[in-house]
Amino acid sequence: MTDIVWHQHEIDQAARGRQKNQNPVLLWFTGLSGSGKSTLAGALEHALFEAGFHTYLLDGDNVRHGLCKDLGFSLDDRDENLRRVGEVAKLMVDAGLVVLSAFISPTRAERERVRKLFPEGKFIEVHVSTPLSVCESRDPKGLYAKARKGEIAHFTGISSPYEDPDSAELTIDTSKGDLATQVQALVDYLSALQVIDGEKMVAGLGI
Ligand SMILES: Nc1ncnc2c1ncn2[C@@H]1O[C@H](COP(=O)(O)OS(=O)(=O)O)[C@@H](OP(=O)(O)O)[C@H]1O
Ligand SMILES: Nc1ncnc2c1ncn2[C@@H]1O[C@H](COP(=O)(O)OP(=O)(O)O)[C@@H](O)[C@H]1O
Repeated sequence: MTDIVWHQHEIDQAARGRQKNQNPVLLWFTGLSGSGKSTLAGALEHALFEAGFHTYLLDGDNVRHGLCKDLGFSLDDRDENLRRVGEVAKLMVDAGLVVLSAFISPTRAERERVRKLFPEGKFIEVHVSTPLSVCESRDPKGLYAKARKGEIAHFTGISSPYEDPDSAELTIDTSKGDLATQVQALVDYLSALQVIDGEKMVAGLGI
């Protein structure tokens, strides 16, 4: 790597963010399968998009159809999945976007590795802390039932670990309260950090 030198381009992240009237960040949703990561991230993205902000949502199920389709669910493969996603998210934040990601990201070490790619304040960890019992009762894809029968190996929460974050910026349990209130809490957080101008948010959040 010593023969490769970083090229500092003239248009930087701050300039791209200014052009979009926002402060680019990565919102990293982590939690068990069925905890509500995609729903929460999708509803937040919808509300931000409706208000004219520039966003992109990276979702585990979708990324595994393309960029990471060669990877499975061993701990090594999950590490590589999240390494790639972290690097892609970094490029997208650099492009001036408010990036949302929804990956189980089961270990603290993986999440801390992604956090370290960003300056302080640019990586916002959202722990979707819905209990395993609720996720399992929802089972929208029937995966928990298959995992209990031993038909899926290394299933998070059943036969593969999930480590709760101890330094998440926000924690949301989707078995309590309603989606609009949860999205409002995220919007309030982003407004307080001046990631977005909260005054621009549409009443009712478009949910
Ligand atoms: N073994 C096993 N364990 C957990 N999840 C599994 C597994 N096999 C398939 N799936 C489906 O894959 C989705 C999780 O992919 P991720 O890329 O988010 O996982 S990880 O962050 O690399 O751990 C996950 O999606 P979500 O339910 O949206 O979380 C599952 O639908
Ligand atoms: N905020 C919420 N409040 C109530 N139920 C929710 C909420 N978010 C998701 N759910 C329920 O949980 C199921 C799984 O949500 P999903 O977003 O697909 O989870 P994940 O992306 O973490 O796997 C959904 O089908 C829905 O029934």
